[in-house]
Amino acid sequence: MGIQNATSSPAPSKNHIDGHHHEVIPSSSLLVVVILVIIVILLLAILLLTVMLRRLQFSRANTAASTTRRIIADTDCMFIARSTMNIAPTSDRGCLYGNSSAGGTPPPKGREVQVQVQVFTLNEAEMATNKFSEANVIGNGASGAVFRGVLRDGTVAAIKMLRPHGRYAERAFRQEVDLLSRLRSPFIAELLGYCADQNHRLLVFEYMPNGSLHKHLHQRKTLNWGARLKIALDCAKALEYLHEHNTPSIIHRNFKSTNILLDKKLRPKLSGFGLAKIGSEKLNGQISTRVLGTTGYLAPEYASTGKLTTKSDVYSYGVILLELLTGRVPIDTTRPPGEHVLVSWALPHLTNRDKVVEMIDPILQGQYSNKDLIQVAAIAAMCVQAEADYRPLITDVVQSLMPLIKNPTTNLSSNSLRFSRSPIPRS
Ligand SMILES: Nc1ncnc2c1ncn2[C@@H]1O[C@H](COP(=O)(O)OP(=O)(O)OP(=O)(O)O)[C@@H](O)[C@H]1O
Repeated sequence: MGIQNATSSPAPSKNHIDGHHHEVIPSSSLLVVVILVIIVILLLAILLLTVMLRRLQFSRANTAASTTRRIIADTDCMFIARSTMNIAPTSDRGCLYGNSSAGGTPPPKGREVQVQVQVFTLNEAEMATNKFSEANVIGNGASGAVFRGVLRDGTVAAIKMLRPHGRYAERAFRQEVDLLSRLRSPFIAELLGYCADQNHRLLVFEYMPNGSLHKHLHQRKTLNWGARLKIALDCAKALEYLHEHNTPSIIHRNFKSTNILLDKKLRPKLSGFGLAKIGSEKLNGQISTRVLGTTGYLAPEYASTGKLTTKSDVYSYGVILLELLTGRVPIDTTRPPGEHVLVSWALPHLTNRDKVVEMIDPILQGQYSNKDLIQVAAIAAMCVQAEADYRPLITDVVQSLMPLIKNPTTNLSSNSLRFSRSPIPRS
């Protein structure tokens, strides 16, 4: 029957070729299949792209973190080395570290302070400074221009745009961000945030409306004796905080009058931490390093051998004291021979009671007592001694200056009062 049926079946159609049987597929079904295949391929491609992008981001983040670790190793920085930060370019405003510490509290020895530092985009910095307009330039340092800017929340800030000098600039930038993110003192200009967008490196600081000590001493020439003494004391406290309240000590390495900024009450804060170094816990805190800094402020042993200690900062501090006393810049080749280098010219005057009055800034006439002048001159003389070991500790300088300040109430919150040591003997 079946055979019959088979033989009686109609003649093979055009779909029966070489004995193979093919179903008829309607063209609409074929279209659906093709579309489905295309959709699957597209989905797979999107998935693959997402995975690849994620991997790329992850490897960038790792590179940034490992660069920071390399820099930390380069700076012999045990203090910093307890954590790393990631400065991968980002468009997020965020925070590197957890809780903000109360302003003015020094970090307890051996413990890390965690401070909020904002991350800004280039766009935000451009908006704050009106696209870095000339009109907003408030300073021009060796490492770049500084702009006044208003941040989104209304805060006025000083935005330092670092020149793209290559590897060293990158290192200084990361060092400054990493260090300042951990330091809080009323005597240090606060880092509000940074921007590492594409090739741009910006540091965002609290704005110091009175500019630098350099400008006040050598251009405006308006600071009176009382203001200069307070500035001298607060600058010593800034160094005391770095040297004595951090373990290992931090050596500023670029202590100079353009890095001392004045707030609206002419109280100073230290800035310019791009060259700062962490002292070694061995070798009396001494480290050997490249000689960097500013001519006229460099301690002689550091300038000639590269051996750096906290006493190098004490020498630079002595030069600042001389600037405050005399109103002269550290190097001035327009002066008569023998007076070009402030330290060499001033030293013989400093220890001579009759001569010391001759070197004082003429605009200070009648503002100081001879007793106070002799005391400050004696401190300056000790700080700029050629022999580093004979220079005082900065904490001793703080203790010696404190009794000279007529209105000490504003200094009651200082570190020095809480970490006092015996003063150096009065001369
Ligand atoms: N936070 C700030 N507030 C107000 N003015 C500032 C601030 N930071 C810097 N300036 C001004 O910009 C000038 C240059 O600052 P910068 O930090 O570049 O100092 P510099 O010591 O001249 O350079 P560098 O540190 O690169 O050697 C300062 O002398 C000061 O007048």
